[in-house]
This record gives sequence, structure tokens and C-alpha cells, in this order.
Amino acid sequence: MASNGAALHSPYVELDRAGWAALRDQHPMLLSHEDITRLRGLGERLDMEEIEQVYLPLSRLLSFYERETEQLHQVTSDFLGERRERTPFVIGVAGSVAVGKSTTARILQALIQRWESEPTVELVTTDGFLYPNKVLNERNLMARKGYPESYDRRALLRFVMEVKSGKPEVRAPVYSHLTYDIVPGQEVVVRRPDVLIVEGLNVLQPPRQHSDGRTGLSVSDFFDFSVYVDAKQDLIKKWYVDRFQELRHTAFSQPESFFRRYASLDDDAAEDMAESIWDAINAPNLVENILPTRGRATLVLSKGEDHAVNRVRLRRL
Ligand SMILES: Nc1ncnc2c1ncn2[C@@H]1O[C@H](COP(=O)(O)OP(=O)(O)O)[C@@H](O)[C@H]1O
Ligand SMILES: CC(C)(COP(=O)(O)O)[C@@H](O)C(=O)NCCC(=O)O
Repeated sequence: MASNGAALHSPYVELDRAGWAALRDQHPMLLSHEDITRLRGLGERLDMEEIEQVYLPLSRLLSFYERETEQLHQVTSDFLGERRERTPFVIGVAGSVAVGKSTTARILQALIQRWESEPTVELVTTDGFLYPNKVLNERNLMARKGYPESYDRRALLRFVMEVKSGKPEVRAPVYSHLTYDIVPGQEVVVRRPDVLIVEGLNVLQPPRQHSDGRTGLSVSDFFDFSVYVDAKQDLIKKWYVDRFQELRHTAFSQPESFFRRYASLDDDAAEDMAESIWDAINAPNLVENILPTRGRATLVLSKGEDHAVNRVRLRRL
């Protein structure tokens, strides 16, 4: 008998980049160079090869999941003798600050929109559910932005439940990275999409335990599929610092920017500043709250230098 019983019963299958890329099969490439240019975030070196080898196989897998999930809901409705209401297929995208969650989410949105069935895809980021700075200040949480307790978790859960249950219009607040705060009076409206992508640091957090011992629900209870974007911490820190440097020359120099005072720093001072924010807030949050949720994801994308995905882990049990 093999001594490593755990490996034999692993719920995951691990593929290297070539093994994963081969699973694209005949899934067509429906993105043009212009589409890819539009998808680029700041300083991004996203290229066609990365889309073809990494994100097209994922799009193919998601299309299988979507079809089967729809079937599963249908049999449950048949069993209950109910008329089937279409509910959105919900995908969660988790991972550290600056690992590339929003880029991954935007690529998936673009690829899914181009499936043959032409589904409508809405993308929502959980930063809209951060408490406003006023509340964070009152609760002494300004230095813990992004930690689970800095979010209105109940509102986020209600939002996802309402979308999943097919409510015609569901509203979410909006966060601005420019003002570093919730934008008063602004909201996004989600109207019964075929697919909803929910992106954020904490989307795979387990449910909270109530004081009477009961366990609540978590947003991930409503996910049909989840992706955790992963990389070594020193790489993510570098991406965070690089993005901070670029923002200094663009967004930070705008008058309404919360970080305006950083725009005039020289490169070395700005690097020190970005590193200290990373070390004080984002790194501990990654270690304490985000990394522990990685095992809950359906799929883990592991990135190396230049954001190139070099390993994929898929849950099969
Ligand atoms: N697949 C990718 N290829 C190249 N660059 C990327 C990729 N994903 C993210 N980036 C870059 O890394 C930085 C962080 O990405 P972003 O998607 O904003 O992260 P997050 O949403 O996790 O904070 C950005 O500068 C972005 O342009
Ligand atoms: C807004 C964030 C908490 C990310 O939120 P998310 O969309 O993942 O819910 C994060 O980008 C952030 O601003 N963190 C605070 C520390 C910092 O300024 O990097």
C-alpha cells in the first residue's frame, strides 16, 4: 500500500501549463487584439498566448459547468413540481490585493460573453461593500481595509442571494480607488444577468459563527464555481509596488485623489511608502485571511514572473 494515502485521495488534480493548455480543445478564440488591448489594466503585459493557453481552457470548463448546473437546477425543479426560474451562474474570483483578480475577472467576462449562447455577464467587486471611511474610522479599522471586518458582510451576502434568487434589480454600492472611499449616492444595478462574477479578497471566507453557536451562510455558498488567483508573496508585493508607482504618475496626481500627497514623492520614497502599506496591511491580511481560503476554490491559478500562469489546480471531488 502506498504510504502517502493523502495524495491518493487528493480532491485536486494538478496540471502544468502545457497540460492545462491542451484542454482548450477546439474552443474558439473570439477575442481580437483590440479586445485584448481594452482588457489591459495598468502596466499589463497580457498577451494572446496567455489568453489562448490559460483562459480559453478555463472558459471551456466554465461553459461545461454552466450547462450542467442549469440541468441540475432543472431536475430539482422537476422533482419539486415547480416551474423552473432561470438563476444566474455565479463565479467567485478570490486572491490577494494586486495578484490580478480584477484582470482575471475582466478576461472571464469577455470570454463568457462570447459563448455561442451569448450570455449577459455582470461583474461586481466586493470593495463596494467596504464600510465608508467614516465608519472605518469610528471602528478604528482604517488600517485594516480589506480585512473581513472592514466589509458589510451581511449586505454583501444579501446582494449575492438576491441576484442568485432572480430578483429583477439588485443594487450595490460603489467604491472609488481614487478617493479611497465609498462614493456617496452612487450604485451599480444588476438586472438578472445570465452570469455574475463576484471578485474580491474575501469572497471565499467561510461563514461566521453566531454567538448562539449557529453557523451562518457565506457568499461562497452561492457560487457555482470559484477561482483563486495565486502567486508567491514576493512577486505579489512587487506587482503591488509597481502598480503604486504607476498610479503615482496617473491617478494619484489628480486633485481628488486620496493619495495626492504621494504624487510628489521621488521614486525611492514612493517605493518605501508602497512597501510599508504592503507590509502593514496587505501582507498580514493575505496570510491571516485570504490564503487560508485557497483550498475552498474550485480552481487555483498559480502565476510566476510576469503574471504567466504556470500551474493549475482543479478540484474534482
Ligand atoms: N494576466 C496578467 N498579465 C499581465 N499583467 C497583469 C495580469 N493580471 C494583472 N496584471 C497586472 O497586475 C497588477 C494587479 O492586477 P489587478 O487585476 O489590478 O489586481 P487585483 O484586482 O488583484 O488587485 C496590475 O498592474 C495589472 O495590470
Ligand atoms: C479596496 C481593497 C480593500 C480591495 O478590495 P476588494 O475589491 O478585493 O474587496 C484594497 O485594494 C485596498 O485598498 N487595501 C487597503 C490597503 C491599500 O491601500 O493597499
